Amino acid sequence: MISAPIRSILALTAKRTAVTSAANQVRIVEVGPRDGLQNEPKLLPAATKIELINQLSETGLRTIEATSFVSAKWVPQMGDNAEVLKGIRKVTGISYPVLTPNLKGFESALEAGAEEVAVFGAASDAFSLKNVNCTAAEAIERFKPVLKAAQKHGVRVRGYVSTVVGCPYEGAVAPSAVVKVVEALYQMGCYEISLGDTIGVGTPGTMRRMLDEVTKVVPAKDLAVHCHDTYGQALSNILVSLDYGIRVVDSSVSGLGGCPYAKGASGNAATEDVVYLLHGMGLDTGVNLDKLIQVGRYICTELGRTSESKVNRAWKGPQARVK
Ligand SMILES: CC(C)(COP(=O)([O-])OP(=O)([O-])OC[C@H]1O[C@@H](n2cnc3c(N)ncnc32)[C@H](O)[C@@H]1OP(=O)([O-])[O-])[C@@H](O)C(=O)NCCC(=O)NCCSC(=O)C[C@@](C)(O)CC(=O)[O-]
Repeated sequence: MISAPIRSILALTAKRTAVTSAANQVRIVEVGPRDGLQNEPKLLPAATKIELINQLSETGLRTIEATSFVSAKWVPQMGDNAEVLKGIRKVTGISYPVLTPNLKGFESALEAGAEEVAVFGAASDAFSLKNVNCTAAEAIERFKPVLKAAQKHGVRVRGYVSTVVGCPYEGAVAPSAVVKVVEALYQMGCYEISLGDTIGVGTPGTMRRMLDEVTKVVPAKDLAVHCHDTYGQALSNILVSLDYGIRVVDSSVSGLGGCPYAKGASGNAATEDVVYLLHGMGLDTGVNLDKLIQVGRYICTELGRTSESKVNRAWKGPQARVK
């Protein structure tokens, strides 16, 4: 029989272990099939996108953004959204969110079987106007009916905020502008807010100034970072976000990606590089890096391009990694 004091010590130890293990776990949101492909000029067949998502589902990733229900006139590559979402093999325990800019997009996504969606706002009006044809504040108004309908249908909603440190049209973005949109999306009911450095201009300095303010209104546990790598700062910026307690990182297999309405922006942080970094730090992502490398090579072959992931290009198998 275990005495009461020992029981309480064991309970405390278990609690500490739980806290430690949560702090050691990072969830990767794989955005390759959506963000990674939306900017590709050559239209890929839906079957290739489905194969990509099915392969990603075998790597240990728990969130794979599948497509977006936007206008095909605006983003032709996403015109096969329903076919892709209906065609993938959905694995239990994996979420396949899709982007929905308005109620029309939400209704189409629901019809195609979406169980999680994401609304996407921006901290700068100029980018918002180019991206979704309305100001940042008007975009928030469009999200209200989406959140209401999502709640009715038990669909989870993630919120994106783009241009959190810089805008391709307005330049530097003030943290106060970011806070306004982050707060609005969070209060509206988004379960997680992803902070997008859309054009990859952020540095650890500008990320810190932004995160200092944002973490005052939303706890780090409900934040994610979405870092493009245009200026080669994505991994450094992700490291900074870990310091703030953020444990959700968006990335794209082989560093594919970019927003069609943010000219010059390169791809996201490559998932292979992010996983290599995190595992090297002793953090757990649940991702099998070797399998992920093969998926990166598959999609790069299909696109006829070289991987943007340095880890993928260097990879000679798990045994070759320097401990
Ligand atoms: C938002 C709209 C639709 C507004 O576009 P609009 O032209 O202002 O819309 P509208 O309401 O005036 O309607 C015009 C037409 O679009 C149709 N329409 C209206 N809504 C939809 C819909 N959901 N799906 C399909 N069709 C739609 C609507 O039915 C109508 O059709 P018509 O009568 O002319 O035949 C448009 O601007 C659009 O599709 N933009 C695409 C934006 C986009 O996908 N950008 C890339 C993703 S965001 C991103 O990459 C950043 C992120 C998330 O990764 C984070 C980061 O890096 O920062």
